[in-house]
Amino acid sequence: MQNAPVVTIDGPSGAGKGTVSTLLARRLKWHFLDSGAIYRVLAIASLHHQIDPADEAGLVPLASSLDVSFETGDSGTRIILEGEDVTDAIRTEEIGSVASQVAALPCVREALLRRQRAFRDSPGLVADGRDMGTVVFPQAQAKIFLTASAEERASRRHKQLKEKGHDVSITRLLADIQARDERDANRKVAPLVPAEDAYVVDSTELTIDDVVEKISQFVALKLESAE
Ligand SMILES: Nc1ncnc2c1ncn2[C@@H]1O[C@H](COP(=O)(O)OP(=O)(O)O)[C@@H](O)[C@H]1O
Ligand SMILES: Nc1ccn([C@@H]2O[C@H](COP(=O)(O)OP(=O)(O)O)[C@@H](O)[C@H]2O)c(=O)n1
Repeated sequence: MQNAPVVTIDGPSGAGKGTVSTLLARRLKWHFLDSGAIYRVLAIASLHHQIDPADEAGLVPLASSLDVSFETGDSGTRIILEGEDVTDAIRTEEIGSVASQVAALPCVREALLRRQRAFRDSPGLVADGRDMGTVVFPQAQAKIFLTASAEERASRRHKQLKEKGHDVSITRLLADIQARDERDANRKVAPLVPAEDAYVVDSTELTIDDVVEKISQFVALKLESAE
């Protein structure tokens, strides 16, 4: 349903968007869009098809016809690309970096717009990304910009990767995060900036529960006033 309510959560890598959006969507019993996963899937598809991440003309047809599905079951959402389960493979820092390169190309972003907007359905959608409130869903009922210091985000990513058995150096992670922040914030199209009407939440000193609580209260107020 194209007029279903939308809550957008944008911000830099490691701010907690994915965690908080998932919890909020579960609380509201709404749909969830992980737009970063779409850019990550495109990144892995470009590697499979040997298309250079800077080759805009080569990437647009791939983005337009991307054969990807999100299959939600009891154990979470599995992401299937061209018949292959890429749920875990898209989560590496290397794929995150290629994703931010393909995401800087204007025609690639344009080619993925319709696919992202199709996630809007009743009873509502929680959308997680960089430009959800500024470009993809500018009419969203509630917009949040979730951030944290680069050091805290690198430390969270380090812990998360360690739990998955990858021991990456924290110095390297911080450098990767800063490079990605720089590319995301300075690109010409849909740069990472808070929407004018976004509620900015700095999660550096907050627990996940604190953040979910803060955002839930803001969303409830916004949804009430939109009624
Ligand atoms: N407020 C918080 N305090 C501590 N750790 C957090 C907080 N928010 C998220 N995390 C952890 O940080 C890591 C990155 O969170 P994630 O939701 O993937 O961020 P993003 O989607 O913004 O990149 C996860 O391991 C998550 O559990
Ligand atoms: N709406 C979005 C979502 C992601 N992206 C790009 O895709 C990359 C990967 O997104 P992600 O949300 O999975 O990244 P993390 O925040 O989880 O590290 C980001 O670095 C952005 O460059 C984007 O440009 N626009």
